[in-house]
Amino acid sequence: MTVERTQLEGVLLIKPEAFRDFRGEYVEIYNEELYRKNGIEVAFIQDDISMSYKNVLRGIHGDDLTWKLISCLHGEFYLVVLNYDKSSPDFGKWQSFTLSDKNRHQVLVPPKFGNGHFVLSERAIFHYKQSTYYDPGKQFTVKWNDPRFNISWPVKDPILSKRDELGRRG
Ligand SMILES: Cc1cn([C@H]2C[C@H](O)[C@@H](COP(=O)(O)OP(=O)(O)O[C@H]3O[C@H](C)C(=O)[C@H](O)[C@H]3O)O2)c(=O)[nH]c1=O
Repeated sequence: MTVERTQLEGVLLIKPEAFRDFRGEYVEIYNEELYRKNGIEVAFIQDDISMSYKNVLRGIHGDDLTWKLISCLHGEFYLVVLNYDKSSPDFGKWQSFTLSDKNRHQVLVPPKFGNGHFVLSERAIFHYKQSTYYDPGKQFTVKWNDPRFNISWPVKDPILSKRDELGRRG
């Protein structure tokens, strides 16, 4: 595996090793000892997946406590990670990544960063390990096209939940 720093302080791009043969492929998408040795010393306690159809955009969501290790189990999506730490000089800085079941890339997202993903394939399965238990009341929501951040997306009119359309819950 390789672990690379990104343009965002604390956000890492991880490239696990994929073992391919005539049957298909095998990938370790998490191994506590190996990931700790590579500087990922987060105690993950919950795994989630969401399956989304083409043109769905989920996010931008985050909170002040949770670390997330994001993988793409099936298909392909465009992922945006945004520094939403209002006390940070890098507040509003963002970076995009394309994760797929071909490149098997992963992204480590620290607390106070938001993430949003837009599905490029017919279907995509978004997986993440997280370091806290789900608490919707603690999450923040940022509109995918918030004019403050000028985020580039490969879409003009994505499919959104009501929350993501409003940029807030309720
Ligand atoms: C996040 C989460 C959701 N749920 C249930 C609660 C809702 O009835 C349903 C859909 O939840 P939500 O509409 O918040 O899902 P997304 O809009 O995809 O948002 C989630 O996925 C984006 C990409 C994030 O990174 C956020 O962490 C998370 O908010 O799943 C749970 O039971 N456990 C959970 O940890």
